[in-house]
Amino acid sequence: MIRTSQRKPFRATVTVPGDKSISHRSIMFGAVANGTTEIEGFLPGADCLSTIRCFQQMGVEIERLSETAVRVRGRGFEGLKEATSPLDVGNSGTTIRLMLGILSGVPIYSTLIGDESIARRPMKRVVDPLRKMGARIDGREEGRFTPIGVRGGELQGITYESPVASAQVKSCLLLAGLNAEGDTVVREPSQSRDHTERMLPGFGVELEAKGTEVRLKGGQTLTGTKVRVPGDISSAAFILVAALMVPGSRVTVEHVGLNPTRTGILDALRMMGAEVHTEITAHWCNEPVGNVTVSCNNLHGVEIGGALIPRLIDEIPILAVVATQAHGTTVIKDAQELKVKETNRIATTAKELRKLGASVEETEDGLIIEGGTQLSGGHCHSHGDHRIGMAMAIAGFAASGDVVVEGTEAIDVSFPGFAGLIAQL
Ligand SMILES: O=C(O)C1=C[C@@H](OP(=O)(O)O)[C@@H](O)[C@H](O)C1
Ligand SMILES: C=C(OP(=O)(O)O)C(=O)O
Repeated sequence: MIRTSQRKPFRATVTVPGDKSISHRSIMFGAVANGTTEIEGFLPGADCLSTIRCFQQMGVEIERLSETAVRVRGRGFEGLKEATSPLDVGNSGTTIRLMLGILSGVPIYSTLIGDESIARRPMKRVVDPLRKMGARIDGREEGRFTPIGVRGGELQGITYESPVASAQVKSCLLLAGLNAEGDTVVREPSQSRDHTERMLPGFGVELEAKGTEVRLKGGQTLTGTKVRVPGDISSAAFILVAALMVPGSRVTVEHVGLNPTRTGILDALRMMGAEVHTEITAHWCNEPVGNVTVSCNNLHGVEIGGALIPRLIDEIPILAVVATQAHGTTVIKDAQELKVKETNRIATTAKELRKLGASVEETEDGLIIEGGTQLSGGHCHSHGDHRIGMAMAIAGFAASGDVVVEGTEAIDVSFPGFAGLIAQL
């Protein structure tokens, strides 16, 4: 449980835990690489720990040197051994979808399971194209949902026009493509996060990425490397919004990833009238890293949609929270993907914000929020969704009474230490 209440203006400089997308990929790429991969700044969140456990079950030596330092001793794709029990991805969509790509091209049998939320999330988006490549996959409802079984084997490269802008679909197919015969090309309707394309070359993979198209040749091997993981901008978003909820506040988040495919939230906050200052100070594994400072002005409602959506997809619950404090109406559209996240985030965001007196309407593809509301105290629930739990805790920063959020153990999925950090603000 987390309890928050109205805050006095604050100034703070903080860091946030490592990027979840990059942490998952560092383990997976390291696990199928030849040689040692040393990871620094790893996110010790439940999702990334699920990824570690799955590869350990397949015989990969992975050592936690400290909370945030990990050593992976890969022995190539052929080093993956059949696990004696199902691979449990827990709550992690990234783990299951990227792993399906890897496992489709490796000659072992695997069963993949996860928690109740994973059991509701669609796998057809990766299973269909993987089958086109020749993968042998079956599962509940013909492979639409977990449990899913995959018997890896020979694959053929394909050209795939993805109907959704999804980095999980794109990355899954690229990882399968590494073991396929011929080229694999993935095109998407607008650009999703490009960490896979940025990181694979560091492991010695050659690929061509041009905007919404990525191409790679099959039959490539990976070589272990060093990875330094930046702070997660998706986690930083909660801290940045916390400052915007309390007029007169200012917060800086240091050493955070500023990859432009992830900084849609900063663009959205600027559009709303926030003062957002970014400074790139370094590049770690081909990813821009730096500091972000935000301070509060009068915010106003905006319309958010189109190509901006994939660049801030995980930040929409917290964006909805800040929209309750902006003058005028905020319309979020083209965000139907939210329905297939850990929860239906259109529904859970609206339901929880209404408990605090916000005026929020659900639409087919997003939310309409009437701003300028004095939020009240109330009892909220995460619904087992880390981002909903954190969003509601931050909503309390502008509420007239106490906001109590239940189900906050889910927050460990992506942001261990969240409660302690916000208590210090
Ligand atoms: O590739 C990744 O690391 C992720 C991609 C996104 O999902 P989709 O690919 O389903 O949009 C995002 O929501 C998720 O938190 C992490
Ligand atoms: C959607 C998310 O993650 P995943 O798809 O990996 O479960 C998230 O972290 O918000």
